[in-house]
Amino acid sequence: MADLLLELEDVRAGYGEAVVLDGVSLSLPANGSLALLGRNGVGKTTLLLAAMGFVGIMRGAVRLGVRDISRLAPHRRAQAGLGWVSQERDIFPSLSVEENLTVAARPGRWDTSSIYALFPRLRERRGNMGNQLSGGEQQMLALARTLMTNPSVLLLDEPFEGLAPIIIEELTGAVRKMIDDEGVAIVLVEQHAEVALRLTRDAVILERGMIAHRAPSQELLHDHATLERYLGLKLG
Ligand SMILES: Nc1ncnc2c1ncn2[C@@H]1O[C@H](COP(=O)(O)OP(=O)(O)OP(=O)(O)O)[C@@H](O)[C@H]1O
Repeated sequence: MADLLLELEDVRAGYGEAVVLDGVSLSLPANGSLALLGRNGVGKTTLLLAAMGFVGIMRGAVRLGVRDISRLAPHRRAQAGLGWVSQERDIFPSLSVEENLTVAARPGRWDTSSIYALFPRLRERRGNMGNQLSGGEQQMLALARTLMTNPSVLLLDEPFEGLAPIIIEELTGAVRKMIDDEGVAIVLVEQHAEVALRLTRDAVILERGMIAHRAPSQELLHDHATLERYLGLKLG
């Protein structure tokens, strides 16, 4: 069990009385990358929210390394090393790109120069205000801001949602470098299953709040029957 970074064990979580996730266990090793797939409403975002502490768990445990973080508030989990990129593109609209980055900074491998090397477009835009950026640039900045906190694990919730194909290509290029060259550990929730599977090493498919399938991403990419069964994808 060496080097397990993030672990969810037998997690039950939901909203009020409603149970959305039940008996979910998964783990992410150091340098791991996990695609979290499933149809709309199966609980993917809820799983990330439960890991981050925005949704409380009714049963089970969330661990970061050897530390049980199940009872920690979200900001404490962030301090402990969980990085969260929500669907909301969390940036400060009236701060410049550079200010957005520097206010998030915590010591570590990621600083403005390594971020600008990963996202040359943000370097070009460093003096622009957050609200002057396109949707794709805002998404890059939201991701870059979280990297600036130097997290040990990055949780990404549908980062490519609603973006033009050309921007998706640019962003996936950066995420690929992050994973392959920099060894950033990530959990990636994504509707674009093919994109997610090409980026990650491992994948799980959620169905009705439970894990229905686990496989290496490359294997799942070619398992058309499973992709069609759980995701309704017709490939090949
Ligand atoms: N704040 C909330 N209060 C009550 N129920 C919620 C809340 N947020 C989500 N749900 C419900 O929880 C279930 C799982 O939602 P969740 O957003 O986790 O799914 P998802 O797999 O991420 O779907 P999508 O791809 O549509 O984002 C859904 O039935 C949804 O209606």
